[in-house]
Formats: sequence, C-alpha cells, structure tokens
Amino acid sequence: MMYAANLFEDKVALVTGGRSGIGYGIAEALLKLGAKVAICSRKEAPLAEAAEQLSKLGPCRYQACDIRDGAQVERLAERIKSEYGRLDLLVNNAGGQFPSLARAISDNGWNAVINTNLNGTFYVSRIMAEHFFIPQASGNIVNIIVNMARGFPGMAHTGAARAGVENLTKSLAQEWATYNVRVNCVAPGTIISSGLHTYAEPVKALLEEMKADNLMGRHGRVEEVANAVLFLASPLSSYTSGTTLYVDGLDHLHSDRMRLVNGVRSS
Ligand SMILES: CCC/C=C/C(=O)SCCNC(=O)CCNC(=O)[C@H](O)C(C)(C)COP(=O)([O-])OP(=O)([O-])OC[C@H]1O[C@@H](n2cnc3c(N)ncnc32)[C@H](O)[C@@H]1OP(=O)([O-])[O-]
Ligand SMILES: NC(=O)C1=CN([C@@H]2O[C@H](COP(=O)(O)OP(=O)(O)OC[C@H]3O[C@@H](n4cnc5c(N)ncnc54)[C@H](OP(=O)(O)O)[C@@H]3O)[C@@H](O)[C@H]2O)C=CC1
Repeated sequence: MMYAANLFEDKVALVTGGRSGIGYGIAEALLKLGAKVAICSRKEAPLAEAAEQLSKLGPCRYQACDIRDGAQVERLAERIKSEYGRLDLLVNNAGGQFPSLARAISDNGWNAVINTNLNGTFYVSRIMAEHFFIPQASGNIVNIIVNMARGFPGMAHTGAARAGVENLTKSLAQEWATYNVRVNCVAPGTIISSGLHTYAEPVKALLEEMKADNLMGRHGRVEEVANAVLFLASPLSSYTSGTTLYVDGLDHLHSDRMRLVNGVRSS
C-alpha cells in the first residue's frame, strides 16, 4: 500500500456491491487506510459474511439493499446516519449484466441492466447527496463503470447504461461543485474478480482472447481498480471532477470487441 496509512482517517465510505470482487477490494483498501465503511448488496448472507471479514480491518457495517429500490436506499441512508453520523465517500460499484447480442436481449433483460447500472447509480447518488453531501457541503462520488469507449458489442445494454452513468457524472460534477462534491468514474477493462465467475462458456474462451488482445498482455487486478478509486477519493485528486480514469491496460484505445464477438459467433 503506497498511500499514507491515515489517508481516510475519520472518513466514512459506502461501497455498493461491497460483498464481492472489486467492491470488496475497494472496501478492504479503504479500511486499511483508516476509513469507516458500510457495504450493501441484495444478498444478505454473503453480505454479512463479507462484513465480518472486513471488520477485522476496521469498522464495517452492512445492510441488504437493492439499489434499484429508492425506499431501500433511503433506509440505508438512515442506517449510515445512525451508525456513523456522516458520509464522505460513495463508491457506486454495484452493477452487472449478462452477455448477449443486442437482438437477443428481451425488454425485461434490457430493463434489468439499465435499472441496475444507470437508475440504481442515480438513486443512490441523489439520496446520499441529499442526506449527507449537500448539507455537509462536502462529499465525493466514484462511479465504477466499464470500458465502453468504442461501444460494447456483446453487451449493448451495459454499454448504454454505463455511457449514461459517465454523462451523469459530468452533470452531477457541475451541479454539485458548489457543495464541494467531486464526482468521477473509474472504467475497468477486464478484471480478474468474482464477476467473471458468473460467465459461462463460450465467454470464458472470449476472456482468454481478450487477454491476448490486450497490449499489456494480461487482465487487470482488483487492487489496480481499488488504487484508482483511492486516488479519486482522496485529496490527491482535489482539482479533478467529472472525469473518467481507465484501468484497462489500454483497451479503450485498442481493443476490437466486434472481432472477438464474431469469433465467438462463428465458433
Ligand atoms: C469484459 C467484462 C466486462 C465486464 C465484466 C463485469 O461486469 S463482471 C460483473 C458481473 N456481475 C454481474 O453481472 C452480477 C450482477 N448481475 C445481475 O444481477 C444480472 O445480470 C442482472 C443485471 C440482469 C440483474 O438481474 P435480475 O435479478 O434483475 O434479473 P432477473 O433474473 O429478474 O431477470 C431479468 C431479465 O433479465 C434476463 N436475464 C438475466 N440474466 C440473463 C442471461 N444470462 N441471459 C439472458 N437473459 C438474462 C432475464 O431472462 C429476465 O428477462 P425475461 O426472461 O423476463 O425476458
Ligand atoms: N470484473 C470485471 O472485469 C469488470 C467489472 N466491472 C464492474 O465492476 C463492478 C463490480 O464487479 P465485480 O466485482 O467484478 O462483480 P461481482 O458480480 O462480484 O459484483 C457485483 C456486486 O454488485 C452487487 N449488486 C448487483 N446488483 C445489485 C443491486 N441491484 N443492488 C445492490 N447490489 C447489487 C452484487 O451483490 P448481490 O448479488 O448480493 O446484490 C455484487 O456484490 C460491477 O459494476 C461490474 O459490472 C466493470 C468492468 C470490468
């Protein structure tokens, strides 16, 4: 860990989807640097288990919450208020999708992905800003999106949702600058994490091809995403807002996902 050990001392952070993978890694990194943390996700049992592990590093509370349900998010805000009294950092990490060519995505499938990634991110951001950041006149939001700089063939729903989040980030960053709130995105490429376990063949084969196609010749690590979040969450980035930091080994400039999708389609 190359950041000062007390970088987030006295700071309170909420990491959505903090029970697994990238969110867990972000929560872990924040706790190691002195933050008090809250995590939420839909599934209570694994969430409780994650919070128990994370509590070995520092204060970590949890509450089951579906970010698509504003009433549940309101209850989460009340809980954070009663446990910690404030919130300094929101990491909108909860999200996901399923691989599918666009023409095979049903209306429900499309809506599930848009609701999760775009609407859920908006609800949590607005509710936490109203409860904490605006009255405190300080706050920080980091949105985990995905590299979709050249579109996202094979996952058009998430490409559209994350592009929405990236643009929302630019709007909120401007509207809330007056309240001393910064809003930024981290856009991971392919990261070795629990999220990838949810994919079946032939997507696993595709992931190997994506590794070969990457100019650094590898997938990313959870710590590399967490380190980018730490930078944007800290005063080290105090003049940076409304931006996207790619953690993707150059995929946003280079990768040809359509070629890879065609490879899967013809196999
Ligand atoms: C390169 C890598 C880059 C990115 C990596 C990562 O992000 S890793 C992170 C990866 N981690 C994650 O992605 C974790 C989080 N992801 C999730 O929880 C789900 O993917 C979710 C976002 C769809 C939400 O789920 P939910 O509970 O709201 O969904 P629900 O069950 O109520 O279904 C609603 C509709 O969606 C449809 N549908 C669902 N799955 C599939 C499928 N495989 N196939 C086809 N369709 C599917 C389902 O059929 C239904 O439509 P229908 O039949 O009524 O017309
Ligand atoms: N791994 C990768 O290569 C990449 C990942 N990403 C993004 O990074 C984020 C984390 O991914 P990763 O850790 O790999 O994958 P995971 O599947 O492990 O993490 C997704 C997390 O989000 C939670 N979640 C999903 N839907 C909701 C919801 N509606 N309300 C609350 N929580 C929810 C899940 O918990 P629960 O099921 O309990 O709700 C889970 O903890 C995601 O947004 C993902 O799309 C982006 C680029 C690449």
